[in-house]
Amino acid sequence: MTTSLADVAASNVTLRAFLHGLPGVDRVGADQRAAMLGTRSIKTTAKAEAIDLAIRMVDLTTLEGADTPGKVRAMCAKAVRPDPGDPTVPKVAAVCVYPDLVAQAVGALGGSGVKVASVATAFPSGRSSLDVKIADTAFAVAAGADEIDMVIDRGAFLAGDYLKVFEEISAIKAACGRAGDEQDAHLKVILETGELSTYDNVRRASWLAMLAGADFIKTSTGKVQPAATPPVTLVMLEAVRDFLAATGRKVGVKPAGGIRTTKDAVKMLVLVNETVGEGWLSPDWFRLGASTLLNDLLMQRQKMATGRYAGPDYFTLD
Ligand SMILES: O=C[C@H](O)COP(=O)(O)O
Repeated sequence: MTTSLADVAASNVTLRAFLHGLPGVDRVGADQRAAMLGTRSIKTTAKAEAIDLAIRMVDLTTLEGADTPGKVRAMCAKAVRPDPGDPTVPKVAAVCVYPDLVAQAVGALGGSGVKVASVATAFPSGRSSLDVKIADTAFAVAAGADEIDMVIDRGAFLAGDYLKVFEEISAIKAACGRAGDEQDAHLKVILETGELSTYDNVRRASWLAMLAGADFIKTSTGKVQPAATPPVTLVMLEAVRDFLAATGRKVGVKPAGGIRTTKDAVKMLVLVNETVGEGWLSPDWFRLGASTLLNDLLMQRQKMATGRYAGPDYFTLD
């Protein structure tokens, strides 16, 4: 890396030189390492702790055109008290909704400590003008969103217009700001890795997002396959580890899309532990974006406590 980080975004030429100067990802090696870590078994006590940690890391998500205020209120109740019959079950980290439902979520969660995340920037395609994306973000922030999950312009990225992507992320980061002492909304940048074709591109997009100010990098919208695969998550974890070493700034990671089972979630936690270490094993630095994972975590938790499954009907629908 010959370009100083401060000068990287001076032009598309410097940005391109920097991103293409990053070490290439060994695809076979990344696939094998993720597969190998996925076979690790963990002790029963560690598994019980892992389930509770995974619950605390969930961004409980509904992102459907048919979402209603009632559905969001029910999801918020579940976020705060995932199992009404067991007060020892921890709260999830956040709920994730479309911008027009942020106010409903804020009202339903008030004071619970569960954050409200909202997708913005013409989610999921990201195809609109920058003005519209800024307005979309500002609307969600004004409604009380604690976190904004933006999508990058994959068209610009794949066309090699990295500066456009950088400037857009920087502009959305600015739109996450709040006046006075109020805390700014945290920015999660969705790479939509299923559309980026190569692990090299995933590494480049991760660095691009972090250089532009991302607080978190997120794999996917949940609308494109493949979504949060273990090797893609591994590549992104390596990127945040290397970014911290190069800049001193720590960035979080959120795999999202297709994480449905406790086994999937535990595999992710093993990846985190083995790649970036315990410092990321907290909801402040690692989230699991998922619409249907929570019920499986609750079922496995109950199975570990009582020795039997309660059955899917026992828990409210995700
Ligand atoms: O951000 C989270 C994703 O939209 C959830 O995807 P999922 O429905 O596959 O869990």
